[in-house]
Amino acid sequence: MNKIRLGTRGSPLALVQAGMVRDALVAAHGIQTEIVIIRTTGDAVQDRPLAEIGGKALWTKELDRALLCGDIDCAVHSMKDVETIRPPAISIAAILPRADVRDRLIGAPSIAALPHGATVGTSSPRRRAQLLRLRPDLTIVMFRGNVDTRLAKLAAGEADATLLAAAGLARLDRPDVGVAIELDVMLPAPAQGAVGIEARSDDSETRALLAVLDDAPTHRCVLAERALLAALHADCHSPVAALATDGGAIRAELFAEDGSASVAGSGDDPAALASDLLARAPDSIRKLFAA
Ligand SMILES: NCc1[nH]cc(CCC(=O)O)c1CC(=O)O
Repeated sequence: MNKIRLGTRGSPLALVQAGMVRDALVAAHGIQTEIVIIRTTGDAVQDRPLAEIGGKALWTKELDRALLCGDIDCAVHSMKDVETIRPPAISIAAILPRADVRDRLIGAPSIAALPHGATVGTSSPRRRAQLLRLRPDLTIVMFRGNVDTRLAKLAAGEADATLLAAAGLARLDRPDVGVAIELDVMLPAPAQGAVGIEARSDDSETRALLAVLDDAPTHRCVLAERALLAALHADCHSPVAALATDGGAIRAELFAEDGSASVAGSGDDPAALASDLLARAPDSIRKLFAA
């Protein structure tokens, strides 16, 4: 193989992440790379809640298709946007070292400091539920679009504050925007802060080239967090927060959609933790995770 084609979405963040993979491949192998931008349904529809436009696989479907039909050799993803259940013909070939996993609050010095009844822009069911759990007085307004779009909406006064992943802000050279929310206040989305590269399962040549980029501790943590999602029958639109550490411990919290209830726990085994959480969850939460 003399050139590797990297498929990516076209958002500024996706392009930076694809550039990170390209740079790592060039450094490791001196191999030629070509970045191929694939437009996804999620990119095309910016003005409606994700659940309304079919919900599932909005960011990955077109990349999967391009990968499976051989238009690209691998696909670069924010792992938190990758569907829980993947086609057997596609494998995670490598996960880059994880960045700061936390969310950042932009618009106020802390969640507690938001004025009574403040509006917070987010389209994430997890962030919405976590915010309402802490501050039932808040009004959550839909904020979609890429990081710059959301910051522009905030600047235009469409909300008093918003939450964004620290990892994305840092990759877009805005590491100091807002304040980090500590993990004991708000756990992140499963796989937040991790960039993964998928390849065709039967393409051993590409998989071997990519394996060199893999960060084993990050890979183990992301797989543990994804195993928890699988055991919960959950996906990236579910109100679930989870974080594994390299020691093997997973911390997780499930929320009712309106933040009226939550259940938290920790453990080493994703399936056992999922059962434990669901066993202790009220109906308002358990109904969201029905098989
Ligand atoms: N759903 C959008 C998305 N997917 C990944 C990131 C951030 C980068 C990462 O978590 O690796 C973001 C933006 C955000 O949540 O602020």
